[in-house]
Amino acid sequence: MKAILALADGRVFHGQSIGAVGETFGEVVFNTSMSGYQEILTDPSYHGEIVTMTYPQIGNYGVNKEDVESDKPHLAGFVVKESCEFPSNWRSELSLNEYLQQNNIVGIQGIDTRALVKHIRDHGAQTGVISTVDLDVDSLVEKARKAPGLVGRDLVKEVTTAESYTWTQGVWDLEKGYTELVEPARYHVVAYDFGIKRNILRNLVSAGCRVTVVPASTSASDVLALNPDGVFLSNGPGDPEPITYAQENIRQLLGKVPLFGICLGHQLLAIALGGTTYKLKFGHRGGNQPVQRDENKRVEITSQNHGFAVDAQSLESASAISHLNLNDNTVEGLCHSQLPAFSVQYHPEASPGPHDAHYLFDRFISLMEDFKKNEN
Ligand SMILES: NC(=O)CC[C@H](N)C(=O)O
Repeated sequence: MKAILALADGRVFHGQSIGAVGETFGEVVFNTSMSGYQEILTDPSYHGEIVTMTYPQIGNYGVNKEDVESDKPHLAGFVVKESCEFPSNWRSELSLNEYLQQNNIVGIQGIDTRALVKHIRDHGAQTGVISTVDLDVDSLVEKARKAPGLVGRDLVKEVTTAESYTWTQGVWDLEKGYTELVEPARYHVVAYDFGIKRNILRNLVSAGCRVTVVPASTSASDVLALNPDGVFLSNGPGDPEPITYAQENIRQLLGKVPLFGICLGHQLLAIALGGTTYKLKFGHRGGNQPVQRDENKRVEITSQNHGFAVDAQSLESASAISHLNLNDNTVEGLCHSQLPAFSVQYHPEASPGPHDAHYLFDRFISLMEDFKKNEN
């Protein structure tokens, strides 16, 4: 079946349908990871985005029930050069195409993804539409132009949990599968769910934490009433600026409890500290972004997925920039000089990607430990 991808600036790609039949809108972005497509599909941070994979064949190791970052795929649409029809892996249960169909995700294959990525790099990420039902190019470009962009929208409320819950699953072990929390847990962490990835929760559990996940709008006083040793600020979709309720809650928590933020959580912490964010031309999405840690000048290769960034000029001196992206010198991490709060723009939990930055979970543990000691 035919499918068309049309961008708001008029660029059009003709290909074949994969996944569900229908029409979908979103910001068209690209991810350079060679594997990990299942984790990318189920990362709630991609809500509202049509994701293009630059690796030419996607789906070759199939899909299973375990490698998921949330309960379902969240992205708005999926673009690949070639979707593999015959996956080969002992853990595979479904093909990529079947998985997309079952989860009602509209996708397109057979287009020149290199040309699409070059176009996005030159002209910027922008709204697009994939359709299998309307094949009129002019009508599709018009629809893409009229569709809402990411800026100014609260997408967090569309992906956050409705109820709080306790998380006890730890990281994956090749022999045992997912591990479980070893009781008694050393720390209690309350995690704000702005669109949280499960591998962050698993890493917290494996570091010795019992985790209570709470809805994005939970007040600071309700969080403190749970008596946490630390509060985690999660990743999540869209623009951080309109998420004012989270910024206010973070402001109230600052100094009262150790804080650790990842990605959207980092951006929200920066805003709570008086900073501002802006939209990058085409974002950082992939598993090979070089980041330099100011403390020891060491470089770590990181997993990233973000379209917005913290403006370095907007930060007060109290919130020191702890990490920088070596490709474009954008802010990749913050560390408050007096208060127990730090954050990174990238993903130490990988899933998918390298594990160079795993030490950040240990840093959160030390911060909670020191805070506890100073309190007593
Ligand atoms: N992974 C994330 O948390 C992404 C943060 C934010 N939505 C951005 O695109 O910049």
